[in-house]
Amino acid sequence: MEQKKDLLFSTPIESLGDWTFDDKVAEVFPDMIQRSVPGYSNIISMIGMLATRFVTANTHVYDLGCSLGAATLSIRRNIKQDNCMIYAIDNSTAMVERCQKHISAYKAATPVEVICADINSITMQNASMVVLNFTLQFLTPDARQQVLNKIYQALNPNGILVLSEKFSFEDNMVNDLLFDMHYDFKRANGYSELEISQKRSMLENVMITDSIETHKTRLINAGFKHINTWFQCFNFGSIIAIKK
Ligand SMILES: C[S@@+](CC[C@H](N)C(=O)[O-])C[C@H]1O[C@@H](n2cnc3c(N)ncnc32)[C@H](O)[C@@H]1O
Ligand SMILES: O=C(O)C(=O)C[C@]1(C(=O)O)C=C[C@@H](O)C=C1
Repeated sequence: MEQKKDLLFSTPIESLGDWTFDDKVAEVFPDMIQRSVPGYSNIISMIGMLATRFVTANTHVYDLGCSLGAATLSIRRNIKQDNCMIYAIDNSTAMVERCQKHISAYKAATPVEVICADINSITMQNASMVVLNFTLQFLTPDARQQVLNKIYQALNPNGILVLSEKFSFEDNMVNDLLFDMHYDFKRANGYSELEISQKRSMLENVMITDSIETHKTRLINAGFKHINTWFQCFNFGSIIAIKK
């Protein structure tokens, strides 16, 4: 994947609007997400390992909010079963266009359909694996339960949902510490105070974080009974939910 450096917020921006996944963001996204999300590349590799274990023959995989297709590519490399289909879905045209190029650049047995759509209005079925890798946090809080309900209904028995998110924490001291550690992580990756604060204010109204407890409650409400956090680094992490 291309690795153009993220310098989008390195100079003062006069009027900071709300965050969008536009062309400028899509262009630098691999560098941005790598330098912004602790554990991102581990999560991507391990989604591939989960695909080996959970994706069964003749089923569908859904990568919801696929951006440039990093999780899709990892899954596709690791599927060992025949006649599977991966649907990579995102509502940003800038992301989807680039994603299609990345997917087409490599040959593999499992086909991928890249779709530009809002995950609130898609239909899914016959799924052995669904991935929400840092996507649910961009849906309105009301829409989150609906999407999780739909995923549970679409999953076959023994199917898995991987839900990665930026978390908030109910204990204020822990919350402040883990958010500060994340800012230290960004500084260590070369982001300046200006870059950190401009991006933070753009994300403020758009990316609303939930606690792990809130995520678990929603997953239980959707029908899942087997739920656990499998990865966490500071205030970022990933939960698995398995349908039995
Ligand atoms: C942080 S990125 C996801 C990163 C990606 N999953 C990965 O592993 O590299 C969030 C993505 O969700 C997409 N997104 C946000 N809301 C969406 C929605 N309602 N429907 C579809 N995609 C959405 C954004 O366009 C963006 O590409
Ligand atoms: O919280 C932050 O500072 C982030 O940069 C997080 C985050 C995310 O979790 O999606 C936000 C936007 C970009 O997509 C990359 C990372």
